[in-house]
Amino acid sequence: MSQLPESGLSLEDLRTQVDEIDGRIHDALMERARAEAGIQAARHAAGEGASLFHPERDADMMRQMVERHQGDLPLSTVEHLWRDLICACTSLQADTAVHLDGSAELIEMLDLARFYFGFSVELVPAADAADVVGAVTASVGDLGLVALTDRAELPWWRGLSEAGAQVQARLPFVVLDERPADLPALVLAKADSMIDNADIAVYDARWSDLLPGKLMDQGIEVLSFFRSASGVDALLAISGDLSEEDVFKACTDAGAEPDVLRRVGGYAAPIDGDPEETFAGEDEEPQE
Ligand SMILES: O=C(O)C(=O)C[C@]1(C(=O)O)C=C[C@@H](O)C=C1
Repeated sequence: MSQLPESGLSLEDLRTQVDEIDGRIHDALMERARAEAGIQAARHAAGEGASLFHPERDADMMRQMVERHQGDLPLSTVEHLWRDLICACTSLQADTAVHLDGSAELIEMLDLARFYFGFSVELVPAADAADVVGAVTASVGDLGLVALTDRAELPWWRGLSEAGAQVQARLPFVVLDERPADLPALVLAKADSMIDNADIAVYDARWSDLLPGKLMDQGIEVLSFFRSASGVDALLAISGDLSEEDVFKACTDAGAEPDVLRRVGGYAAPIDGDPEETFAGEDEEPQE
């Protein structure tokens, strides 16, 4: 005989409960959309830029979500629902397209784009990362998704600039052991000025020789690099607290002065979404 659930409620009672919860969720979603319209109107009144993408605010919301989250529902499910909701709400204010790096595996790229930007945005295929940079730069408020590979086929980040496309987010933002849509990627977008208050700063660096061997020792992550007969180009990530001079010095201390060092964006530090591991017996009272 099947057992009654812990609550002791019948199937009918539980379905009534679920219907009631769904009603509250739906009411809350509609209320949120109304509040969001108010935010966009306030932004407009304050003369804020046309961009509908606010990665720092997104990051704050996701951090709160990770802290709040409990129970068996996968965190990635909640993350996706929120991403879809945010993008659907902003799409009510303006049409935004997302340009996709065609050099990545198509299914992985589509999964990533739909996971983060939902079904309200138009997805536009681009040949490669350089084309994504060009399309975002030429647009008013479009976004770009570029797959992150250790070794790049072209130094596509040379096309990033203060007035054009910049790196504004790194995906996945919530790092989980097992998660859907886990293609490592960067989100490109335009901003009113260079993003200079992000947790992590991103630089375009070039050396006429080899990549200095001790970048990691200086706290510098090489996101991607491109080697050619004339040297090496690298896309670097380093703490956003450092000045450009500090970063130049860190590169020099790592082995060689870069010939070019340019800030090309920044992003919120990814958060660990896996609950803290507890070991068997850890929570038990010590036995006398
Ligand atoms: O808070 C804002 O400034 C908004 O524009 C609202 C909102 C949201 O839906 O919550 C919209 C898009 C952003 O990426 C982040 C936040």
